[in-house]
Amino acid sequence: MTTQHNDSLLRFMTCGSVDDGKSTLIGRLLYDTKTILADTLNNIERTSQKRGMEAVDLSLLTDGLQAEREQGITIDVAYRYFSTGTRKYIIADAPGHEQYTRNMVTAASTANLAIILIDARKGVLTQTRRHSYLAHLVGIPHIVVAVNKMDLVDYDQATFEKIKADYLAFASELGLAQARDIKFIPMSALNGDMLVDRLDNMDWYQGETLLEILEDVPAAHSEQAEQFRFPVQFVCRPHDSANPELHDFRGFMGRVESGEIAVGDAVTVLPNGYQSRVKAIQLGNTPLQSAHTEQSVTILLEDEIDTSRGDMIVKTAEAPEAVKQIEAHVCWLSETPLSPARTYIVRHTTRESKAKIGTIQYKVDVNTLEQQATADLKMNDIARVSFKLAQPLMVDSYDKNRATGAFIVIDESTNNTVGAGMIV
Ligand SMILES: Nc1nc2c(ncn2[C@@H]2O[C@H](COP(=O)(O)OP(=O)(O)OP(=O)(O)O)[C@@H](O)[C@H]2O)c(=O)[nH]1
Repeated sequence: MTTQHNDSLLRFMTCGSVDDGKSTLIGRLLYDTKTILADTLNNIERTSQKRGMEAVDLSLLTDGLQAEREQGITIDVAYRYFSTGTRKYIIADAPGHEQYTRNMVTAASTANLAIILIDARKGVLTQTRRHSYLAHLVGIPHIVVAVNKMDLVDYDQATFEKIKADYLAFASELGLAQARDIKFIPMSALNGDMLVDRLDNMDWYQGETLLEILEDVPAAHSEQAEQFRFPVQFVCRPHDSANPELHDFRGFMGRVESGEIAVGDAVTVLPNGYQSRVKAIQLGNTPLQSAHTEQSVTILLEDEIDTSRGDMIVKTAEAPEAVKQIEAHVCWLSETPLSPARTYIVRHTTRESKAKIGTIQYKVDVNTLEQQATADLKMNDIARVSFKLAQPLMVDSYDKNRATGAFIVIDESTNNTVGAGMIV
C-alpha cells in the first residue's frame, strides 16, 4: 500500500549550542534561496555596514524575531517559513538555554528532520549528545549533522572526517545510528559553503548540499505505510424535521492522523468495538472516494452507531488496543514538579482520562544519558513513567505512530499542560 501525503511541506528544526551558528545558518538559507523581502535585506545590509562588517550579518535576520519570542509565551519556540520552487518549509527554532529540553521536545514533536550543528573547531560536545538524544527520543527520522565554521579550520577534510567518526561512535551507542538516517555536511554558514551553493572551498566533499537534502528528504508520514487512525472530534447530527432525509445523516468529523481510508472499508469504532463500513467521505461538501493523512474530513458509516467525541475510527483489521495503563517517556514542562500523589489528566488525540502515576522508573541525565532513580520530576526532566488511567485510551507506540503514540499531561486545577509523553 502506498500512503499519500503532503510531500510539498517539510518541517525541520535546528539544534545547536550558543554561537554554533544557528541564526546564521537559517539566515543563509533564507538569503541564498532568495526568500527574504527586499526591504528586510536592505536593512540588514545597512546595519552590517554600520557595524563595520564586510559580509552581511545574517544572524540579524533571525535576531529580529527575538523581541517576538520574548513576549512570555509559555513554550518558547519560534517558527519561520520559507519556500523554494519545490517545497514549503517550516523551521522550528528552539532557543533558550536552561529551558532547552522542553523547548526542543515541543519543537521536535512535529519535525521530520533535525539539523544538529557542530562547531568544526570544537567537535562533538556534551550538548551535541544531548541534542541527539532528544532528537532520537522524539522520533525525528532524519538527522543532518552540520559541521559548521569549516572556514575557521581551513576547510580541512581530516577535521571533518574526525568529527564524523566521533559522532557515529556515540550515535551507535545510543541506537541512533541504527534507527535513523544520518547525513554529514561540512559547511560555512557565514560564507555560504554547502548550504544552497557548493562554492569551491571543499572540492573533497561530494555529498549533497544542505538544500539538496532538504528538497529530497521524504516528508512526514510518507515512509512507512501507517495504520489508519481517525480520532472523532465532533459528531454532526442535524435535526431537521422538515427534511427527514437528513435524519440519516450522522457524520463523524475529525482529522486523519495517519494512514488512509476509502469508501467501503470495514471499520471498527473504539473503545466500544462497533463494526461497520464507510458509506461516504466528505471534504467540506465535496464527496471523496478516499482520504489520507492530515486531511480533515467527515466520515459517514453504513450503520447507525452511537459514537461521540473521543472515540476512534480504525480499520477493523488493524485496530489498536484500548488500554488502561501506559508506559511512556515523559518530558516535564512545568515549574511545579510532578507529584506521584496527585491526579492528572492525560489528553490523547481527542480523548481524555484522569490518570494516576504508577511508578517513575528512572529519569535520564540528558548529558551523560545515565539513568537515575527519582521520586518526582522537575521542569526539563525526562523520565520513564507508568500511568494508571480511569478511562481506556486507544494507543500505539510512539515508534510506530507519532500522533497516536503521544499525549500531554494536564494539571486538573490550573488546566495547564505540564508534561509531554511518548508511549513506549
Ligand atoms: N567564521 C565563521 N563564523 C560563523 C559561521 N557561522 C556563524 N558564525 C559566527 O558565529 C557567531 C554566532 O553565530 P550565530 O548564528 O549568532 O549563532 P547561534 O547559534 O544562532 O547563536 P545563539 O543565537 O546565541 O544561539 C556569529 O559571530 C557568526 O557570524 C561560519 O560558518 N564561519
